[in-house]
Amino acid sequence: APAEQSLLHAEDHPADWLTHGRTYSEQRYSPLAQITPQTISRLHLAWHYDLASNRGQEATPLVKDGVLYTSTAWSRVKALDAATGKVLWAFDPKVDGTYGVRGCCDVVNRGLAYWNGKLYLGTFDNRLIALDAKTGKPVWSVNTIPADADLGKQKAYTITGAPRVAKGRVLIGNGGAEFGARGFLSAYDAETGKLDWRFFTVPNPQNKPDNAPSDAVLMKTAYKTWGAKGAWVRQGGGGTVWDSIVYDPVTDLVYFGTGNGSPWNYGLRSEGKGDNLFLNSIIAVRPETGDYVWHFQETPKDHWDYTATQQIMTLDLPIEGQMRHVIVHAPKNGFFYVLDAKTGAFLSGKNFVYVNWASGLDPKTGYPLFNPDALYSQTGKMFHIFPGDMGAHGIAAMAYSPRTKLVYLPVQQVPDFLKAAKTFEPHPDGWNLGLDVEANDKMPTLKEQQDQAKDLAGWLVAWDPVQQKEIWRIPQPGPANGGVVATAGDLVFQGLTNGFFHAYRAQDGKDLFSFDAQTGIIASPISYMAHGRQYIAVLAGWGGSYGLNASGLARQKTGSINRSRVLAFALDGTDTLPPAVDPPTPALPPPATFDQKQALAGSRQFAIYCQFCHGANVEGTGVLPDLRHSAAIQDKDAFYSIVGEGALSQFGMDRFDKSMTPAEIETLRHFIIERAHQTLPAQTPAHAP
Ligand SMILES: O=C(O)c1cc(C(=O)O)c2c(n1)C(=O)C(=O)c1cc(C(=O)O)[nH]c1-2
Ligand SMILES: [Ca+2]
Repeated sequence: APAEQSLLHAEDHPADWLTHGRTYSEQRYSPLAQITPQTISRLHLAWHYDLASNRGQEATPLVKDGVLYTSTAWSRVKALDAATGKVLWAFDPKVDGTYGVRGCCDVVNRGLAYWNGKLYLGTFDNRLIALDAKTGKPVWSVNTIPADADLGKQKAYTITGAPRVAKGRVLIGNGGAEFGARGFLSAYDAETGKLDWRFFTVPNPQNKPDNAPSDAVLMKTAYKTWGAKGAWVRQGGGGTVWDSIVYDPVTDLVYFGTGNGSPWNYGLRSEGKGDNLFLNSIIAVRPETGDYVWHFQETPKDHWDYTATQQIMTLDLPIEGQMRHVIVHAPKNGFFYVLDAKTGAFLSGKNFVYVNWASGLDPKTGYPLFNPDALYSQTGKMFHIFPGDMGAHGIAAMAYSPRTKLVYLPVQQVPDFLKAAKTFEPHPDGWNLGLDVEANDKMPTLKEQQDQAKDLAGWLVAWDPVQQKEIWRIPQPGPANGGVVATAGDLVFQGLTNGFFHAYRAQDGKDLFSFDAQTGIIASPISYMAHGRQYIAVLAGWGGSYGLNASGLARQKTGSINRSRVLAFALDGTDTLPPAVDPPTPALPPPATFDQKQALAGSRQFAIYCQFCHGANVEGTGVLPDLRHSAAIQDKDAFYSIVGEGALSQFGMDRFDKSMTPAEIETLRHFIIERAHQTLPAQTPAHAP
């Protein structure tokens, strides 16, 4: 089919960006070379397009025949003239605002797929929608969640990832393992939207068949790694396929990465059996049938949210004198893996950042050599873990240049403190990790926070995947930076959370270009050609997991206000951004009083239901309202109408009267007032709304 040919030969369309990682190999390398270290002094903003949203922007746009297609926060879609930024059409799937709380990490969307005149969009409320690429009109729409998945209470599915298309099938998974979810990957007929197959990543809780291609391997191999009881039976086990899905025409296999266990704590999750299949794994299946071919589990005994969902890239590399077709993978756990793409065999693995949960990998099998202290459900003690749950590498795409033979990898350090709960108490509409939430009762002092902040770091690392060795690293102002694109102009482009967009020389990382985007950048750039000019485009807009739940630690002097835009750069560009006007300095905390006992009780409710969006310890990061400044905390009824009854639900603030009693909701108010009194005077000034 012609559609198939165009994606198989995406390499031969240097002007376009036809699929999420540009080609099926997902190397994110553009063969365009107008912009080089020699010409870069002429690089300027060519156009910008303002997005009507103040939530995190993570999409990688697609470009075909002079049109740039992108998804945005809240699963909206824009088609823009790639040379001018003029809007051609827009589509809004109208996701209900109350869905906002069902995702762990902001209402983001990472991109679209294109195939045969249609675009494919996964929505935050789990629809897969085919749009006519010319008009933006829906062609078909399906609900991707099976009928027996209990939505909204114990389990909470969302789609944030980009679909991929292979052999006439649209492939999509979902997120939700922090709440409770059973992961799967579904394949739909690209023309009709009919479900073709669905591969579940963890067993059926009764070890029954699901009438799915995963049945045999789950019942025979995977089930015994879980145990019959354990919290997974109720929670779904996790293993969500929330980001990377790749079709490899060389092996004719589909690879996808699976997420963490649900709940995190395997002592409670699976009766202390930790090597639960297929959590934190790469799985290979046949594109036509979904039949299982191989798997490789990167993080057995997952306790740490060490998802293997990060970008899967295929490469041909000389290994011990022989060319091998391999998968290279840098998951959250901090190790860089090289696997044989056809068999999944472990070829090598090396840590690319400081890790303290394992001392290395078994050189034959790749099985981690665990630090026993990291197995916190077994020790019963708090563990200060590197990397933390954000991972050493998160949603930011990496890129490979065949010219330098290096992988350019956005690396971060955000350590975490983890302590196991003794019993599992699921909270509908809350995160359900099996962790000791009471550890949050003791608020960190300013000094403790400053000590913690010293460990926060981000780097761009150039990694030699053959030698498994770092060639250079550029320190950056902090973690959670955007992804990268590498070009034949020997440049690597990347936006940072502090709101600046950079170009680095591919050979040595020399910083050659910097642009003030006025907001943190967490998305991954692309390069394309329109009317004979090379463009670099990126979505700007602070948010995502770090942007929502990392507390005041994530706030920066620049970048921590969301100004969502599409930015496109070209040689001799003449556009400029309007001056950034910061919101007025927020009012001082209201003179409200609080009761210490109620505040303590409220701290627990806050840790369960609120902190992941509004920031730990009620310290906002700049994306969502900082509740310490909220006028509503002065009035019991006003507060209840928002938190209990959903007065702000259309903006993404769900109602919680089914999760908490009115008395519990009132304890939250006391806690927030207490935090307002105790933290605001001391905190470093930042651009928080
Ligand atoms: O376990 C899951 O189902 C799941 C889903 C998602 C998501 O869909 O965004 C993230 C994560 N986990 C996660 O662990 C994580 O660090 C993360 C970061 C982000 C983001 O968009 O910034 N999403 C997610
Ligand atoms: Ca997760």
